[in-house]
Amino acid sequence: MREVLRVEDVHVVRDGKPILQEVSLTVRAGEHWALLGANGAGKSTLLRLLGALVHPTRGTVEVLGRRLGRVDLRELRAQVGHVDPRHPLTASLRVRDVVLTGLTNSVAPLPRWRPTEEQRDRAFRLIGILGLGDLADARWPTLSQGQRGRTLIARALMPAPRLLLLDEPATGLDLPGREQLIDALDALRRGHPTLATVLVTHHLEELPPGTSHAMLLREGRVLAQGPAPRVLTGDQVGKCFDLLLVLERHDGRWTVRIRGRA
Ligand SMILES: Nc1ncnc2c1ncn2[C@@H]1O[C@H](COP(=O)(O)OP(=O)(O)OP(=O)(O)O)[C@@H](O)[C@H]1O
Repeated sequence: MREVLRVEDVHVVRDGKPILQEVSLTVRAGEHWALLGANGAGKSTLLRLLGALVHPTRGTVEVLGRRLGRVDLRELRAQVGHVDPRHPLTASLRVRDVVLTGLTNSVAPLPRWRPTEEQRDRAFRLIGILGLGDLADARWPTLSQGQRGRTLIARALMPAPRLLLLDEPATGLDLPGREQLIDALDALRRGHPTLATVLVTHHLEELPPGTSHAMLLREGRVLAQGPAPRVLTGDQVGKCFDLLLVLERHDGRWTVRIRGRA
């Protein structure tokens, strides 16, 4: 399968402090990565690199075959779906209009921009896939956190990106909300077999069954990476969080039990 992301020996230093060190990663079309690590491990910083939001201090990052530093970051960014739970929208937009802003890569609709019939149809299709069919006309301030999260995923998918980045998409969701999100992500992956995703989380319980690969980050370094069944073991995830863990997988989903401190 085609490469969507290639990170080679990347270092990120901020205020003289190393935040990422010797990080390498290749993500191919159709792969679904989980990026795990304790608070401050560097997950969001790596996701921001993958989303062409920042440059590495050293090393190379290729997003959709284009090397950061050689291309216009803004243009590249528009081709990557990035779901940020801190989306700065405050206006009272309807769900369908929020989803359409994914095409203009803006928080609010641009003044003279009008979607085509085809674009409107695509927005409704995505709203349906994300389980929001009944809420297409609902307004942003009236949505629950889970409904907002799914709206933002539909928004990120509007330009048909080959890469979708999700930063802790289940934060703040109740159990039904989390399960709806996981179902929606799996439906999405089945419907778009070449889409690649990278999902940042602290909680293994939040990983969709379709998760194919995982990377464990610890203090800015890669502790383990590769196919999910090989990486997501009690031993390795335990090392990542300094805990003794028992990790089990049933019907594609993971559960964790803590046995003590490592
Ligand atoms: N611009 C910056 N300047 C200085 N330090 C920074 C900057 N951005 C991030 N850091 C530091 O880098 C480390 C990694 O941050 P990052 O947000 O990538 O971690 P994370 O794994 O996503 O954490 P969390 O799970 O808490 O969201 C943290 O110690 C953070 O304080």
